[in-house]
Amino acid sequence: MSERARIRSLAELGLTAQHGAEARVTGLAVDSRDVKEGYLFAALPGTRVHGAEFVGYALRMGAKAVLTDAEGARVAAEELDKFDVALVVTEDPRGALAMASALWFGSQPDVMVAVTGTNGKTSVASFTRQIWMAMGLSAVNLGTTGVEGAWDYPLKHTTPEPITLHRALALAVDEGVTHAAMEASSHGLAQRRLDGVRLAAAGFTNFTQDHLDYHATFEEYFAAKARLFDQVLAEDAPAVINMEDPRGPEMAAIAEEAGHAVLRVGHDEDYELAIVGQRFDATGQDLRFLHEGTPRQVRLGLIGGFQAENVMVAAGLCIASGADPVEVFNALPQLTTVRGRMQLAATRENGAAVFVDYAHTPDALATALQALRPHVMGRLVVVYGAGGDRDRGKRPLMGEAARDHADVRIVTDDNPRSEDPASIRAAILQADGEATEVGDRAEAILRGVDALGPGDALLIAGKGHETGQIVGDDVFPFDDVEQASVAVAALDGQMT
Ligand SMILES: CC(=O)N[C@H]1[C@@H](OP(=O)(O)OP(=O)(O)OC[C@H]2O[C@@H](n3ccc(=O)[nH]c3=O)[C@H](O)[C@@H]2O)O[C@H](CO)[C@@H](O)[C@@H]1O[C@H](C)C(=O)N[C@@H](C)C(=O)N[C@H](CCC(=O)O)C(=O)O
Ligand SMILES: Nc1ncnc2c1ncn2[C@@H]1O[C@H](COP(=O)(O)OP(=O)(O)OP(=O)(O)O)[C@@H](O)[C@H]1O
Ligand SMILES: N[C@H](CCC[C@H](N)C(=O)O)C(=O)O
Ligand SMILES: [Mg+2]
Repeated sequence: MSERARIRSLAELGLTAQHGAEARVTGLAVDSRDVKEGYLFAALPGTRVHGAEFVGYALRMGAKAVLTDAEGARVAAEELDKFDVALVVTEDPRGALAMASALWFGSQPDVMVAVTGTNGKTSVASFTRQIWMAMGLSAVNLGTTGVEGAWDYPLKHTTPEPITLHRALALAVDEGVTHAAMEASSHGLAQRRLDGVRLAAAGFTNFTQDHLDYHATFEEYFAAKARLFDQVLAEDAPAVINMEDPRGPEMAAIAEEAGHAVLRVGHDEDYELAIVGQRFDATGQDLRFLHEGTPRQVRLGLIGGFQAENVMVAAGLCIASGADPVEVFNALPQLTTVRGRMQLAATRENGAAVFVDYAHTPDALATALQALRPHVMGRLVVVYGAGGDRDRGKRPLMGEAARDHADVRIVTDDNPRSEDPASIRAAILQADGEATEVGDRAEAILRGVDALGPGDALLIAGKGHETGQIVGDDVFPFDDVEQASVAVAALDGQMT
């Protein structure tokens, strides 16, 4: 796919400029610093500043068209007057950019599904892709961990802005990818980033507190997630809903109201995919479930009861988007854990296990700890913290979750970003006063591993697959999985 060779008119991109002006554009940019000769610059209202502030710069870089809202047109009026430029003004420039990006790049995998929810998106997207691949299909998942599967490609965001998203999808098609499962973050949904994606089905995992730094209220956050079902998903496409979440039935009602068939996942025998039995052991679980009333049993090499819900949502998405249910269920024993999600990172000589998990919300931390219990005979130790420049309200709630569900707790640093790490720890310690405070994450992990006796387990929570620690503007190499091995080697005298 040669982006450079392509030139499209505004009409071909579904855009209409003021006064009937037409322009042929050579590319799209959402950041003025990315504009090149002939580009369309989308000047979007931002959280910090209106993109229209940068219209002058974009025009000097050669932009031939500007897409913005009424306020943007007002802000940039003076600059716009100085250039011969096609101006597109719409109430919803983010939505228009999403559609224009889809048309610009022109292709997306034949079968695409999306999953939203506070926790479990990456896991469900990966499981969906793994099922498709086990069925012999060329598939990828796309989100927090980049594009993975039949084709790999790095991404900076869980749901990238539409230009990056559609570039990735078109490149995937060029690589022969026919199936893609993507994560729909609440930011992505609120900012219309995936409105141009053609979805065959969409899924919902759960809804709990996170991102209240961005969304004004809990309900606004829920409404952002609901957009996937009441606005993004095409009417004839099914929704797969985890009914075990307290907000699941409400999301199912929203989906039904919007005309979608709903495939329900949960523990009630009436649901289309019903979990009716789980037996846990040190390496995974046996799962018994009903598919439209027919019983089945599979072995999952996955730790944590909630992973069965994620697996069922993934299986539901594959079925809802056209896969044969029997082929889907036959693939389940092959599923492997997603990097940094309940991942067995190291084992001590005395048999004690060290797990790394990405739990960085109160609910995820409580869920991860509770999920480990049935796999562990002894005490549960946790090393955890909270990220800086993110929802402050969740810090004491994470403290409560650890206090209530772990026997031994060590509070440490996550990614402090621009904040004072000691004050983040203090906010957590307010709720978990008996925890030990060890700011240095490597030392905290060493102390956690040192505390393990036979039958105990350690959960290192918060950073999962991340390979760096963000302190101020610096990113220092740091990998929880690696540190777990280093700590075990240091204490037991060998690498695991
Ligand atoms: C908070 C947030 O979502 N911000 C997104 C938003 O930018 P903004 O509204 O903050 O932008 P701003 O700084 O006010 O600037 C306004 C506009 O001016 C433009 N600009 C700015 C400077 C300049 O020199 N020239 C220029 O053109 C910006 O590109 C932007 O379009 O719109 C931009 C363009 O679409 C996004 O790139 C940007 O994502 C930033 C990078 C970001 O960090 N987002 C994170 C929080 C995010 O989206 N995370 C989610 C959720 C992850 C999860 O679930 O945990 C994700 O999907 O990754
Ligand atoms: N179904 C679930 N219910 C509750 N907690 C879960 C569930 N699935 C995963 N988690 C917890 O959430 C953490 C993050 O999981 P995952 O990366 O799959 O979620 P995500 O929604 O993609 O997160 P992000 O918004 O950061 O991209 C896991 O490490 C686990 O602790
Ligand atoms: N996508 C999430 C990841 C958080 C990961 C955690 N390690 C942190 O830094 O808070 C966010 O940006 O809120
Ligand atoms: Mg994710």
